[in-house]
Amino acid sequence: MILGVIADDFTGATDVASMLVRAGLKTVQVIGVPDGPAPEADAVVVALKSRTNPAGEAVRDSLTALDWLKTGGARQFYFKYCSTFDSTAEGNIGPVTEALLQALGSDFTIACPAFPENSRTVFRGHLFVGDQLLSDSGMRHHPLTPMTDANLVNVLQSQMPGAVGLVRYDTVAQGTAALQARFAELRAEGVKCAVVDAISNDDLRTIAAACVELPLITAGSGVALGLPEVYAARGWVTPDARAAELPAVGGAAAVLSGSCSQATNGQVQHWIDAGRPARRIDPRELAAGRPLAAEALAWVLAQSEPALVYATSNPDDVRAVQAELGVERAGQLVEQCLAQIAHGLTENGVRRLVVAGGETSGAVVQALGVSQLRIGAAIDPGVPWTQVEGRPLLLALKSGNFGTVDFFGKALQQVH
Ligand SMILES: Nc1ncnc2c1ncn2[C@@H]1O[C@H](COP(=O)(O)OP(=O)(O)OP(=O)(O)O)[C@@H](O)[C@H]1O
Ligand SMILES: O=C(O)[C@@H](O)C(=O)CO
Repeated sequence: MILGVIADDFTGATDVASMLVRAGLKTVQVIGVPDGPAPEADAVVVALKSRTNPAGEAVRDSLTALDWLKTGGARQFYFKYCSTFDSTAEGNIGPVTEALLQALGSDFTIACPAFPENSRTVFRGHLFVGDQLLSDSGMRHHPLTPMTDANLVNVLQSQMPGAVGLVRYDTVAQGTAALQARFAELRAEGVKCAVVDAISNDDLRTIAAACVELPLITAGSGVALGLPEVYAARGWVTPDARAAELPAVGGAAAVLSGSCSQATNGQVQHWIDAGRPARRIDPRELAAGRPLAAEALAWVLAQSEPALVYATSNPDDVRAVQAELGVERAGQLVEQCLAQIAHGLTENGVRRLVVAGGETSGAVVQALGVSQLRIGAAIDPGVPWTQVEGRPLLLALKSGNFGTVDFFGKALQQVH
């Protein structure tokens, strides 16, 4: 293994794995830290569910993943977080970065959530989602990690005691050598983590090349797109053009959505507007004890075509539900319900399942007892089909904000 990746959520893990696979790196994704040894691959991605945990737990889980990846022989490590830098007030990006640096005996890394293909760019340390600052985007309403400051230097500095610096676009544009020289300067000044500007895939490639000697990279999935080329140039890997092939599995298909992002709201509406079968889960009814999972499962199985079950709702409704039930309880009720439905569906012949939302995907994957995923071709940037290792079951785990408006239908058309 060359690269060991620690991802803070499940969809984020498939996102970064997809980046590596598309450039021909043999990549395996594991769910949580396995008991056994690391699988044979160029890159192994450990999918954690640590984004919204208390910081201490996130640190502990990340260090356990690091130890396991170290034992597997990884030369470089990558902490993958969200391209919208999703964090709670306590972290977890800062505390996990500090802990990983310390465990690796290193004193410097970068932070770069940029993912230009999905319109996430970083300029002068500020994160943009499309034409809006992060803090003006739909992320300000996120149910678990509302992002209200677009200045990543500030956000990260508030999460870690070590100094946070900035590498401006002007330096990135000058290329790898200039970037490395700037890293050396910042390091000499005692900066532990430098936020790096990036607005294009070329910038991400420059950054990947400049980071090749760093023990740890922290980033969204974007920087990973440049790593296979850098590793191949050093003779560490031989890219494989067939790295993304998956088998056909047959069987029925369904869609489950627990994401409340703007993109997912659009995708759910598009599915409904197309007259396709859809059924809503109301968290208040779940809290009142109504057996919605069993009802929805029976309803999906009775449909003659793929159906959608969704808890997806608009920001006002989500806020109202959270005020009534509490943020955590509302989230858990929905996650458990969708996970239960997923389990019932796969027990009843569903073999292609699209799941929207990172936390939701985490709950579903856990309920299905999935331990390892093979990564297939991307449906949209950052969202590949995956196959549950050793089982005729394909999963598309969609990050909340990703995918075109017709994503659900498009995904189902792509695999058979
Ligand atoms: N109607 C609702 N009211 C309140 N909470 C909801 C509702 N629907 C879903 N949720 C919860 O909101 C959270 C959504 O998080 P999730 O990570 O699944 O989606 P996302 O944040 O859009 O995706 P990603 O993490 O990939 O960006 C989950 O905990 C889910 O259970
Ligand atoms: O980076 C992203 O935006 C996604 O992979 C993700 O982490 C969403 O949960």
